[in-house]
Amino acid sequence: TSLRPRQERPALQKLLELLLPNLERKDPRQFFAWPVTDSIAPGYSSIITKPMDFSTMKQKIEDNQYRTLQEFTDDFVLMCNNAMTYNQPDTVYYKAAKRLLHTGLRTLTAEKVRPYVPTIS
Ligand SMILES: CC(=O)c1cc(-c2ccccn2)c2ncccn12
Repeated sequence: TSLRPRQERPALQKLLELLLPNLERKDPRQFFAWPVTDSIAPGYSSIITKPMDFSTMKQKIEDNQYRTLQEFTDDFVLMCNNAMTYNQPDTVYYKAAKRLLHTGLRTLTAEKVRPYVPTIS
């Protein structure tokens, strides 16, 4: 529950520290490794209101900012959807995001991952 003090969620933090590299390996060209800058993507910060990338997700894990697996999954989906919003469908970035979204969600929703998540968040 949200009343639970932060330090009492080691199981979730350890799970996320295991899941993140698994997801990052699905992005071998590291398109999603770092925040997208306006210099590499003109107008990006005007179009994408909630940017997200793997380095930010890693920092949020270390800062204990994820209370549930769902919050972590939501950031992953946001990151992929941002790329499919800014980039046109015929670009490498859009195609990489679409593939990453589907293969990543398969990992995050796998039966073997679910038992490690406490039923109460
Ligand atoms: C994720 C994304 O939208 C993205 C990553 C990159 C990117 C990521 C690493 C190196 C070079 N480009 C990018 N470049 C242009 C337009 C969009 N992007």
